[in-house]
Amino acid sequence: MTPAQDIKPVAGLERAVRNSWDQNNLSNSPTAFSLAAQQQSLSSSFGGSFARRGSVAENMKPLKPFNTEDVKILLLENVNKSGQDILRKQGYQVEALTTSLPEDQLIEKIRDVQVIGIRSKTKLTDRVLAEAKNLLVIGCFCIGTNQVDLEYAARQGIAVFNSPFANSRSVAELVIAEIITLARQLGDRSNEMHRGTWNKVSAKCWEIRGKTLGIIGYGHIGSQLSVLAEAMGMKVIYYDVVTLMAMGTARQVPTLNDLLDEADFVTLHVPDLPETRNMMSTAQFDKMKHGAYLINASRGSVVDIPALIKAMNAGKIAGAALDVYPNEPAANGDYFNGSLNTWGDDLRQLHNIILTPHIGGSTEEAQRAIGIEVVGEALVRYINQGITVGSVNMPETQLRSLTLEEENTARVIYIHKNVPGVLRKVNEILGDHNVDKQISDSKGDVAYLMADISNVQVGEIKDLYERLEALSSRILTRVLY
Ligand SMILES: NC(=O)C1=CN([C@@H]2O[C@H](COP(=O)(O)OP(=O)(O)OC[C@H]3O[C@@H](n4cnc5c(N)ncnc54)[C@H](O)[C@@H]3O)[C@@H](O)[C@H]2O)C=CC1
Ligand SMILES: O=C(O)CCC(=O)C(=O)O
Repeated sequence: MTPAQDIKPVAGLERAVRNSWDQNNLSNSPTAFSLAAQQQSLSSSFGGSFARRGSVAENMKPLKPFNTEDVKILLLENVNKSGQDILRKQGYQVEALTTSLPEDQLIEKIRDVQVIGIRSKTKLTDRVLAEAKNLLVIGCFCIGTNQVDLEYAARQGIAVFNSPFANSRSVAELVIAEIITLARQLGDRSNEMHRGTWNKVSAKCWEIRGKTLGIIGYGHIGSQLSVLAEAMGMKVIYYDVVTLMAMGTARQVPTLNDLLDEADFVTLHVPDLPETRNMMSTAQFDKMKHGAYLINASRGSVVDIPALIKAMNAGKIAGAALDVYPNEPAANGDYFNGSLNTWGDDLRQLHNIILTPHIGGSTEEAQRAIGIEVVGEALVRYINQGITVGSVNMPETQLRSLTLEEENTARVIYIHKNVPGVLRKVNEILGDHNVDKQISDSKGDVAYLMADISNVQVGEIKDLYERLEALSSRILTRVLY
């Protein structure tokens, strides 16, 4: 398709289709084929999970919605270079910062970008997202998405993607290390040696063989941990709100109390939900075995930390490992003190407690895999093709890729309110062309429609776009070609 030189971008449409019909047709761009090439290389180096999200047609026509150099991407919290490299190869403008940002600075920056990449610290609240007028998509370079107001984002037409399991193994390995470290009081012994004290003791130091590990939340991380723990001779029980297949000889128990009654080590692997807030508090610590241990590498909201401090001071809990906290600093530095969390100083005084700065998923392997997965499988495909498979807040939709032969075919993406009568009106507009294929799905208040329409001349795209935008149901319109 040769773009009409006379059609100019319409002011204020940046978030939707800016440059869809602009003069630099991206099919002619030097990076035009890089997506296909990138995806092919990803599918061989990262085969399993890429295949899960769809395969790449060899003859795929690159659909690029913008002049690539106009796409602005802000990456916060030290997103791995693997992801940054893919984005830069696409030709996008990428600004990568190592830290999160305070809300006022975040608002300033987010106004300008089409894509933002974050990890667990950046809070994308409704207040922040209301200012994100150009934003199309959010990439969470982690598992948890509780830091984003997912429903608000969807109602603004902003898709959110994460990496559902690329760091699970790293978390599971950390927990294994912590179980032995707690059982042998290694943190205390090491601290003493650093202070010059030789303290050779065996009292209340244990092997982990034959002990019972209680896993709360038997999802990706919990089940991976189950396998590792059994391999080291532990008995594994787990509690989950869903009935799940046991790995090895692990056993699901019907209630949380059943787990607390039996487990020598209790470890939490649940998401941050209203039901999981403070799910370990005074009553639960009372229920645990005397001298049991607690590990939390899920979210800081899940454990009532003042109650834990009391239980440890009373000798009920013999040790704990915490990787996550209700308040976590936005950057590295001397911030973990009483002014960040009121109980911070009391926590640091305890014996046999391992405190780590939210590093469960912080390994080279995990961060590299997350970078590739979120960028290659989610962000680039969403920006360039509108595919929502893997999105955590939009209905998951996919159309097979257009081929190079389908020259005058455009892909229309229409994100709209999920109300009656929309499809009829949209199809009246699309019906002036040949609708080759179409898919529509909804999630809550928001619906997502994708249609490939053929025999479209570039001069017609603007009209098509404006008619879709004029519908009262419209949240966001994009036309890719
Ligand atoms: N410390 C770190 O660096 C990391 C922390 N995480 C945290 O770990 C959490 C778990 O991760 P995954 O295993 O990948 O999640 P997942 O979604 O695979 O598994 C979570 C499990 O918890 C269960 N669950 C939900 N509510 C529950 C409740 N009230 N009681 C019992 N079980 C409940 C679910 O049914 C599910 O089986 C994430 O949501 C994230 O917050 C994840 C990665 C790294
Ligand atoms: O590595 C991070 O920044 C966050 C890890 C995490 O908590 C997650 O993946 O949910």
